[in-house]
Amino acid sequence: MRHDDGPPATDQRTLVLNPVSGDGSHTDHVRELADAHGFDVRETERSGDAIELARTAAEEGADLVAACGGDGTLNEAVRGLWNADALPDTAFAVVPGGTGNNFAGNVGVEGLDHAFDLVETGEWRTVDLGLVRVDGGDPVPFLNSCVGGLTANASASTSSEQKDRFGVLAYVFNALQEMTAFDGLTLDITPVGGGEHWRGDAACVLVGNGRRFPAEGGTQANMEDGHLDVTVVEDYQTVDLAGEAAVHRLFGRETENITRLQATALDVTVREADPVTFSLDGELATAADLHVECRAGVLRLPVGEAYDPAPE
Ligand SMILES: Nc1ncnc2c1ncn2[C@@H]1O[C@H](COP(=O)(O)OP(=O)(O)OP(=O)(O)O)[C@@H](O)[C@H]1O
Repeated sequence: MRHDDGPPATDQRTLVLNPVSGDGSHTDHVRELADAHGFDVRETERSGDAIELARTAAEEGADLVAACGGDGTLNEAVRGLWNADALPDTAFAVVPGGTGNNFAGNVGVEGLDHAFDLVETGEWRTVDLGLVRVDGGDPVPFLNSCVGGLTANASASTSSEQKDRFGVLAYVFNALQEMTAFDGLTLDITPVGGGEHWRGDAACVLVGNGRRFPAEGGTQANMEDGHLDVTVVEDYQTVDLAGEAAVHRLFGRETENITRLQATALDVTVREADPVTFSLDGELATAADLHVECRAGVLRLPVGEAYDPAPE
């Protein structure tokens, strides 16, 4: 089924712009493009601003809110739309102004000009959103992935060049390399509404909405199936994590260190004395208990030609 019914008729367009994401060189050009396409531009000044700017824009009647930045900025803007209860009536658009631009890649948005072209003439689709409730708090959306079980040091030792190349996996590799002996976390993973309960020692659990973690093939997940792709990394110590081929060794079929499942919702409980670090679209926080779910058909946005509604 084609979800494309053309661009939404938008009277009020707002762009939330992070002027310092990536190397900051996008700002002037994005302002010009935004102006040419009828967007009112609101710039962030600090971390967290995109949440409030997007929320206010929706509450003031914007029917299209675009966000320009990396995954962190996109996440914040969607969080604002979610908090305003504005989805999916308020359309969203991705303008890649970050370093890795992982989510933009997953929806086929290839650059700044392309992003604005897609708003006018692209295919519009309605995709799923991940939601996570941290330690019983309010649900927080994620676009790409929620990865639990990292070490706090993983963030300090992850270079921006690594992040650019591997996205969230850069954190995962650094976290694994910092564990000297296998001191994996004891985790309980319970799919809600059926499915096999998993309990054991794991290094980390990767939950993908827009992003999946295959050994081969593309990293874009099916974002329209109402499911999250869950990958549990168990005994990774047999895996040599050095170099580019590490992704294949870690996630490859030939290794027995991976459990995969699909779920519409799951509970992840950390059976450890201390909370663990987790990443939400690349931004780090701590938690002992995560309830993760997929909210089907919540985010309406234009996608590029490379977007595949049903990847193999
Ligand atoms: N004006 C600002 N000054 C400083 N930091 C900001 C400002 N606006 C937003 N931020 C923060 O900057 C960070 C930028 O992250 P973001 O993920 O958008 O870009 P990136 O890290 O360059 O790219 P990517 O995630 O694609 O690798 C976010 O944590 C955001 O909260």
